Amino acid sequence: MLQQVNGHNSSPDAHGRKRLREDLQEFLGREAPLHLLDDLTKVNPVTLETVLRCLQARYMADTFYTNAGCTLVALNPFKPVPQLYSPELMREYHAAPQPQKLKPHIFSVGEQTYRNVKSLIEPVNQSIVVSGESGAGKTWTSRCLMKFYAVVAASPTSWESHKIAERIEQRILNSNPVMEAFGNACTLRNNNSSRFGKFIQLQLNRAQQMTGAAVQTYLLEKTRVACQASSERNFHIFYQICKGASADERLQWHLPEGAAFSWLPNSERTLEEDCFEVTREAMLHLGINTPTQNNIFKVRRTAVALRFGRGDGQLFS
Ligand SMILES: Nc1ncnc2c1ncn2[C@@H]1O[C@H](COP(=O)(O)OP(=O)(O)OP(=O)(O)O)[C@@H](O)[C@H]1O
Repeated sequence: MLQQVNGHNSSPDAHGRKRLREDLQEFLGREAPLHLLDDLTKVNPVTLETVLRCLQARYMADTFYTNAGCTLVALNPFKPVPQLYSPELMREYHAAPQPQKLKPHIFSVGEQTYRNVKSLIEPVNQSIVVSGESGAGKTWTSRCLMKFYAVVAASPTSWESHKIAERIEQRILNSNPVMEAFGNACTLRNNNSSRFGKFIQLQLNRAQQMTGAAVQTYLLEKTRVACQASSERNFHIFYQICKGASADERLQWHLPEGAAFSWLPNSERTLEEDCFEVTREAMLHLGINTPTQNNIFKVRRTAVALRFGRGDGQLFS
């Protein structure tokens, strides 16, 4: 609710409305381009229109991050912007004397949080809340943060500890494809929508090096296994298995080539998330060996679920 505009009380009288309109016009007609406003707290008057116009101008100028005080607003570019996430840029934010003075970026949030842990005499846990509607870019942002910490929170001196740190980083990053295979699905709004909530904990030692991670998941949308809205799909893993299993595995898992399953709609759509190999490789890096993986994939319940969902309602022998 708008309470104050340029120091004037925004009472709904005619005079107040006139002043607000004038302020709005002055703001929108000013010479300084809107896309240069890197903090929404500088937008004045604060109205839905001025905030959206500012974000729109920044989006048009390929500027996808804007501060709003101590909050960062991230716009989904819906296109690859590799230069925005390069290791060089991560190091620049990490090395900056005052990262908050650099352009708004998720790395700036990551670095400030990292420094908050570092600068305290007794380390205190720090949290970053990533929120937004479906498709806004939460998963992407969390992945960026994990990659950022994998780079900045790993600079041990000895070669041996460097190798250990590298293994931990790889494991942390490899948890993403596995979690996404089992917990993400293609929806109307997002081809790779997380159908669960997660709390990711990154653990640092006293030297602020990453020593491990824990992921707690909750509220998995289990009903999706048996019931999907039209134009949506089941969890990625089912399509990965059906599309990527070898002839031997098909035999073991009772999955005939080309069989159609009513619980796996829209399987003719090919998504980059359909790659079984990526999931298997990531599981291997997480320490889940091939026999254990096979046990997971042939889990009776999975097979039974798929079989019951066969178009004609018949079970395979
Ligand atoms: N910063 C970015 N740069 C490039 N592409 C992005 C970025 N953020 C998001 N995307 C694209 O938008 C898609 C949707 O983003 P993401 O899966 O992170 O949304 P989400 O908020 O986690 O959605 P959900 O709540 O449905 O899981 C991504 O698959 C990616 O293609």
